Amino acid sequence: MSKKPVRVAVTGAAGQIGYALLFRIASGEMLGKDQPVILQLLEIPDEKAQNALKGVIMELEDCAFPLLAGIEAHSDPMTAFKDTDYALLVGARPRGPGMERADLLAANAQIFTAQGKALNAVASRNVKVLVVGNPANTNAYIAMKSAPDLPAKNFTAMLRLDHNRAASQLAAKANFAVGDIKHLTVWGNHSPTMYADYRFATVDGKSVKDMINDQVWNKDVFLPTVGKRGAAIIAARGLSSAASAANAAIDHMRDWALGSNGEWVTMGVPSNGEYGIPAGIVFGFPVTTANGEYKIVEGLEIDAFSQECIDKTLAELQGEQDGVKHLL
Ligand SMILES: NC(=O)c1ccc[n+]([C@@H]2O[C@H](COP(=O)([O-])OP(=O)(O)OC[C@H]3O[C@@H](n4cnc5c(N)ncnc54)[C@H](O)[C@@H]3O)[C@@H](O)[C@H]2O)c1
Ligand SMILES: O=C(O)C[C@H](O)C(=O)O
Repeated sequence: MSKKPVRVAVTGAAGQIGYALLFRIASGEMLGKDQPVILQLLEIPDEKAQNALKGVIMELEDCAFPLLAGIEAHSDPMTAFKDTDYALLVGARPRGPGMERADLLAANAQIFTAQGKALNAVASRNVKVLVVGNPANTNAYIAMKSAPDLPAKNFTAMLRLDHNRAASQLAAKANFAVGDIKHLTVWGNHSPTMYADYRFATVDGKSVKDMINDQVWNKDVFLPTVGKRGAAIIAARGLSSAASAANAAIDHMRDWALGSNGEWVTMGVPSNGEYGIPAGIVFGFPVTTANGEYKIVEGLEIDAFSQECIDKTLAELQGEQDGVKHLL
């Protein structure tokens, strides 16, 4: 018997990440090749954006995806999130000319309080939320705080792009197949302060740290390369990463929904106090996933250099989250 369709809401659906994301969700790459989906697409109530969304929907129809059980276009989160099982919050206000970080935080605080409230009011009580729109961790925190009737643990931020970028850099450096790396993680904020940590990573049971054995490369090449990869892509493409971001969103949601088979993946999730991160801060952690739940990997040793990196990214996040407190 075929499965009942699930509802997947995507905001910013006519944007560049949306364009790289929707077709893959509709083809079953996110939730499985046997799982029908209904797409609930949200764009701003602006003629140009709504027209662009219509065009994307025409293309989705023209793919004749067997798993696509319905497509809806919305301009209001209160209708877009109705009964939704999965919500990918991609649409966000980009930084404009002359805009300070605080202005960006405030503009996004409005979007993510409204969307958090709408999820709280109308989404499935088990909705799984992934925030992609930047600043992703703080936007997830805002949405979570605005949805007090939903489990806080269901609000997550995307660190998977950083995780995948780190895996790829390590594979190139130590000459192994990128798919073979295990036990890699990225701590903290989706920003240049994130701390990609390969101290526990292995390939075929061998330590990646031992294979590389170069702390200067770690500090001066690897961490800045991964941390500033988004900016490097903007400089090269004239546009921010979209296909790789969409791919990371698919990886994040697929692993959360279908399980990581014991493997570590990185998710930005609200802390319960693990590793000294204050409760409620949405922080990148190593997690394993099974049966639709994630579990933070606990008990890892944090050496002095790692602690310094974790403290730095935490301080940045606390600054962001303090900056929006009065708006929540
Ligand atoms: N977490 C990550 O790893 C990561 C990676 C890449 C990009 N991003 C971020 O993802 C976001 C989207 O990137 P993009 O390249 O698709 O941008 P884009 O500008 O191409 O598209 C964003 C879309 O969101 C829409 N939008 C804006 N506010 C909205 C709202 N309140 N409700 C619904 N839709 C809204 C816009 O109309 C636009 O169509 C940006 O904030 C970007 O910085 C995050
Ligand atoms: O860096 C950016 O502004 C875009 C995105 O967050 C990225 O990491 O590619």
